Amino acid sequence: MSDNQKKLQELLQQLALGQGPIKPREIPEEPKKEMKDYKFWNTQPVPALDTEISEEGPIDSKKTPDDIPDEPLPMLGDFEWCEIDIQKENELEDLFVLLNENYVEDKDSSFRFNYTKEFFNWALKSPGWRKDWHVGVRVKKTNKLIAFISAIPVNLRVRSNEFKSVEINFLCIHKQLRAKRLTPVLIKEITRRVNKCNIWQALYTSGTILPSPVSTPRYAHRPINWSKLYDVGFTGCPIDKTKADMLAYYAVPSVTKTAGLRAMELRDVDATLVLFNKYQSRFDMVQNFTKEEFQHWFLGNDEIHKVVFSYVVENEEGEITDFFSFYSLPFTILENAIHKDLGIGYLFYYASNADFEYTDRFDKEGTTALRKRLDSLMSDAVVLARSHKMDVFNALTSQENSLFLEDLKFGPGDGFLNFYLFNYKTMPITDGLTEDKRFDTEKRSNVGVVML
Ligand SMILES: CCCCCCCCCCCCCC(=O)SCCNC(=O)CCNC(=O)[C@H](O)C(C)(C)COP(=O)(O)OP(=O)(O)OC[C@H]1O[C@@H](n2cnc3c(N)ncnc32)[C@H](O)[C@@H]1OP(=O)(O)O
Repeated sequence: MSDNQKKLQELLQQLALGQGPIKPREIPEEPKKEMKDYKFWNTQPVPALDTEISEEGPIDSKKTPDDIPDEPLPMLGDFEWCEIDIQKENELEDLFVLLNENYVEDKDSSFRFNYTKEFFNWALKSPGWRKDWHVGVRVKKTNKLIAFISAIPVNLRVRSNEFKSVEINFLCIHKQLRAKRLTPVLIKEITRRVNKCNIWQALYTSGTILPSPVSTPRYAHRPINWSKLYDVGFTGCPIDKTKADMLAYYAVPSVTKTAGLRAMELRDVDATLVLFNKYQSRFDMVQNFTKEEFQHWFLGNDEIHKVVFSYVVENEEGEITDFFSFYSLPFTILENAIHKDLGIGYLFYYASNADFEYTDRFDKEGTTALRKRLDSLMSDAVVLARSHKMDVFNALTSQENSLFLEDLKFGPGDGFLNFYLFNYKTMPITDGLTEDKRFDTEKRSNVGVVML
């Protein structure tokens, strides 16, 4: 493996993207930190590792917003709290620089997430967003942004309980300020701000093991532009195969095949939301979308282009029978003579009525019907992702994804994504994986929420 290939592989592993291996392989077990060593998490309302949960619900439910301090937590000497106004060009720029240079570790800065203004308008300005939930820390003297954490409001359902919550994302600390216990301060401050709004639960994901994962699906990757992925070191060529073999194996059809498939439009929102809600009811952990949220997340607006791509299938009677979406978060490749960027597509939400006539989600016939439809829809999603310049298509083993991943040549990646709930204990939720971490086409997953 070349140095460049190795470096990219390391980087992609940190991003939980893996290198898109062709065959499942052994996953090294992460050395387990003991509960007593989680000095911060030990003090938070989260279940301890390996505790069995018999009753689901909030852990600490005694507080009211009046019990919560009005003032921010004290910040360490040379630093100060700030809010990032992403409507302002210069503040958005500060956030790009922080995340681009520190969100992923790449010593030589050869590869970077190509975060765009559009991406943040989409990810951080969903309905109900608040500027004071875009929390930064700056160096007092220089005004340099050195840390960030964000929250957006969401309505969650975990099994039969619905509650107001937030999603926490984009936690980042400048590389030179790591291991200084700044993370607990950021988390406590965002918690304070969210609690002040009478919200007591949060959903977040991380590649790191913390107390305690609710579910841990695995990443899977479907190469689209195999030769480019090979050139930049995203994937290798198995010894017993030629490049031509690989190109043939990963060839993507030139046109979509599902009859009635078209881009989703504003006029589709009502019908698609009805279909979507019905479909999502099968899962144990979902985000419930209002119409306004649905429109934001799947259609964007004038400020959001080329970030999210949504499609519907309309049958001859004019009914919306299926829907799928994916989003784009490309890499910039620096210092590569041939390739300047790597297009990365992520499967987002989808729905289909293919098995609606079966009341049992696991009915054999219903499953066959759904699998067949998802194979067709997701194969089209890959075709469309390619038309939007995506070189690889990523999905987790959450939702019903395990049904189609192998059929459509997604390879299991090295990355796993842990889902966490703050101040809410729940029994484990299936992750779409068998004991030996292969795609589980039988039990599938009960995670119906997708985090960016
Ligand atoms: C009701 C509302 C509630 C709202 C809040 C809900 C909770 C939200 C939780 C946040 C969800 C974020 C979702 C995302 O955005 S996940 C993405 C996280 N970001 C990155 O991976 C970017 C690159 N890395 C970094 O910037 C730093 O390495 C980070 C910031 C990750 C840690 O910086 P650093 O390495 O300098 O550490 P420290 O000395 O400051 O602090 C050490 C303590 O921090 C605990 N730690 C380490 N990593 C994470 C992590 N990813 N989530 C939660 N805790 C984490 C660690 O176990 C230790 O605690 P304990 O072991 O002693 O107990």
